[in-house]
Amino acid sequence: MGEWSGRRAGRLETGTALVRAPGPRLADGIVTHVERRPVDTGLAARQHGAYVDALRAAGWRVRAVAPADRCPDAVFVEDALVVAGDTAVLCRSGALGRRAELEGAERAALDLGLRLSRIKEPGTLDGGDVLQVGDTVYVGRGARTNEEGVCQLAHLMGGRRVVPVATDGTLHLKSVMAALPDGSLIGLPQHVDTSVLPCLRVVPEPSGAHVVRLGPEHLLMAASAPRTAELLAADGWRVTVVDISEFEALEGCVTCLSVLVPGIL
Ligand SMILES: CN(C)C(=N)NCCC[C@H](N)C(=O)O
Repeated sequence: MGEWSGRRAGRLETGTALVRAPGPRLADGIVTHVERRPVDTGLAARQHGAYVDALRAAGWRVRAVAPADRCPDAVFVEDALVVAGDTAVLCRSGALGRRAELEGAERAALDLGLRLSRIKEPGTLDGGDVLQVGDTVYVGRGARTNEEGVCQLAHLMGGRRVVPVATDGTLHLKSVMAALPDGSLIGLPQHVDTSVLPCLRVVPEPSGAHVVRLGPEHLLMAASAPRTAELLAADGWRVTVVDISEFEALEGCVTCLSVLVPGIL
């Protein structure tokens, strides 16, 4: 784990982070936009441990979602569950092979006392397509999330502004776009319909578009985005960096590995 220091001092924010440890079939995870390469599962387990340590060090209570060992991509727990306020929405992936991941996620949401809703057929929605920024929820419409899924989510978001964003050539909206804690957007404009967005600051490398908001001034980013980390640190953000190369080999990123439930319960 590394640090880039900007001028802002980080404050601890408490909340719960749901994570799911990588399973034995991780190396068989789906790849769509990258060429398959071997995944070192031992290294992946260590990288996941360091990711969890970074969440804890930033003040998050970490809870493990029950394993789904038959599902290679279950470690990307963000795709199974969207949490907004006191509601958890169980997703329905556009990838058939990922639909069996929901059981543990449902249990974890109930254990946190969240109200449970679910996306129903014919809707499809992956959590990786849902980017919440204050009162606005941007939802990527593309390979994994369809129009019906966006509409069902909008209905469950209780009055928040839901903005569908057409995506192209990317797995998820959050593969190419992130929000900083001040609400500003960063990312790769060539993959999203920017006409529905406020300005989108272009990042210099693909994984620079992946940011977890650890705290009001604190970001978690991947080691594969050093130029973006440097830029953001120069802007005053505190940036913690983790190496997640084995998850990136499967088109994962820092956001996919957790669901953050802010301390509102
Ligand atoms: C924001 N991103 C990228 C995610 N939330 N999920 C990544 C899932 C990767 C997995 N191999 C798959 O293809 O489903």
